[in-house]
Amino acid sequence: MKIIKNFYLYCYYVAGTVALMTVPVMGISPESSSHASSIYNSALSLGIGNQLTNILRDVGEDALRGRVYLPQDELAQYGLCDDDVYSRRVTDNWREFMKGQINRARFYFNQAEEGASKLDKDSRWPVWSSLLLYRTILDAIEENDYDNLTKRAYVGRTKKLLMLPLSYTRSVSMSGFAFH
Ligand SMILES: CC(C)=CCC/C(C)=C/CC/C(C)=C/CC/C(C)=C/COP(=O)(O)OP(=O)(O)O
Repeated sequence: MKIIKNFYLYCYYVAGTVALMTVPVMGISPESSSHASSIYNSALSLGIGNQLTNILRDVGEDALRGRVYLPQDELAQYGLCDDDVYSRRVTDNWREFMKGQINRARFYFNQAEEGASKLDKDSRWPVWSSLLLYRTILDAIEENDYDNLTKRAYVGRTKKLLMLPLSYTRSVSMSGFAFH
């Protein structure tokens, strides 16, 4: 089996590619004056942001199955290795590692925002919803004081429901026409 060493590349293969394929399916707004490449770039960012978040949320349960999807080189930068993940102990090093990864995921979600408003009108609400909902998983990890080793970051039903009108507002208020 080929071991992919680069975390970004892994996320690109498993989610970025899917994100790129969705753009022609969802369509770009005829009102958008942006170059298509910037919209593909935003889509790619959403795929990467989602995948990173998914990996961060599932670290604990993946470890119970004997799996670590986190990159060795980035763990090592914080003095961590696979055994620290399997031990499921939340140390200061772990918290610092997680802060960096959460910032990174937020960076990709922010990049995705611009393109989400330039998709065809009918596609904007579901895309904004998935963006805002998935991003709240990062907040939930923070609220658990970065313990994603023994706790699952959980976003409650009420919060999820409240996200829907918020995403709707975002999807109609930031039209592709107004933003370049
Ligand atoms: C923003 C613009 C311009 C377009 C949108 C582009 C889209 C739709 C991007 C999303 C791409 C995507 C589907 C990414 C994968 C998301 C993800 C983390 C899936 C995880 O799947 P599982 O691993 O099956 O989930 P569970 O761990 O919950 O089972």
